[in-house]
Amino acid sequence: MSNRPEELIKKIYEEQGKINDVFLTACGGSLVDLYPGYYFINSESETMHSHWLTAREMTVSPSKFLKRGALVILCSHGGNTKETVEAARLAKERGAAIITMTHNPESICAQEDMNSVVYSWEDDTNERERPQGIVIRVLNELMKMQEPGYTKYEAVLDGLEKADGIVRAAVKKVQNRTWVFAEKYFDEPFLYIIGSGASYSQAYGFSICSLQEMQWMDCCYLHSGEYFHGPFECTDEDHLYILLMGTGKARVMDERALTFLKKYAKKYEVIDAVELGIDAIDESVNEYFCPMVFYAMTVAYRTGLQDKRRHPLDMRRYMGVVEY
Ligand SMILES: O=P(O)(O)OC[C@H]1O[C@](O)(CO)[C@@H](O)[C@@H]1O
Repeated sequence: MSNRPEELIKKIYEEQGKINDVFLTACGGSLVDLYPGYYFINSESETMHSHWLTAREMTVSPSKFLKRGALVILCSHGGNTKETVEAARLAKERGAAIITMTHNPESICAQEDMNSVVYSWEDDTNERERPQGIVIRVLNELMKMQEPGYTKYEAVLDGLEKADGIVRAAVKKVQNRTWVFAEKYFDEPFLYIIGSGASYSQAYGFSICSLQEMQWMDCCYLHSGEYFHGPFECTDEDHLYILLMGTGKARVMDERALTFLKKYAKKYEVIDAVELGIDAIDESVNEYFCPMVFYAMTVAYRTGLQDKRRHPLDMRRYMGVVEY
């Protein structure tokens, strides 16, 4: 059973009353998509605290704030991931409200008591109907209901209308660059992916899902601010960096990383959301939409690598193959 996100959060708000804590939890790629919502609440809310954590961590070490007055947003693409299902059950037991997103209408996460939003995941699915868009839709409504001083509601709605067009244009724009990147770097022994703000999630996802899981490439993700607190000592002309440059207040950290890379590195790829058109969305909120653009970039770059490296994106040796 699927719910409309806006109606679901209204129903929850009527039942629960004031929300004090928003938890966002899942595993892997689904967890990545929840981070912008965490960042949004952390930046915008005057009445709520947000928490972003792995589903397993939520159950092995539950927060004292996981109780009535908490909203837990979960995502599981396949809908049956054990850790995520257990996190949803624990949240309900503790009296928290849950919203569960899944692509699989037959899954545990789509059952009636899961308050599910079943999303489509086709090439032409609009960004506002994908998990990152659904989370922002839910939280934008929640902010409007709970915080009379919230002024960004309309700007976010406008962003949700524009995001899909921006993402599609950006994918066309970088197509050639992804091929050139793959030609140059297909055999690279190690990569660093750097980002910050809401887009830090996409540095994480680019690394753990697109390159480690799907290409078996050694790499790690870095926060642009943290780059200067240790990792920059590895910088030289041999190491390869991909820098995701977002917008908003966090951008200064990405700019600082770029300045350093220009001076001391030789191999770096800059993916800049501004150059890719994100500023068509109001600047007060466009940072929350950069991760949609960056996710599409990870797909474009990993596809370029797949083709050049002849390593299918779907090939696994452990995940879903052996016991773990
Ligand atoms: O979104 P689901 O179905 O819970 O699956 C999570 C799994 O899928 C991935 O996101 C992608 O394969 C993994 O990172 C993770 O183990």
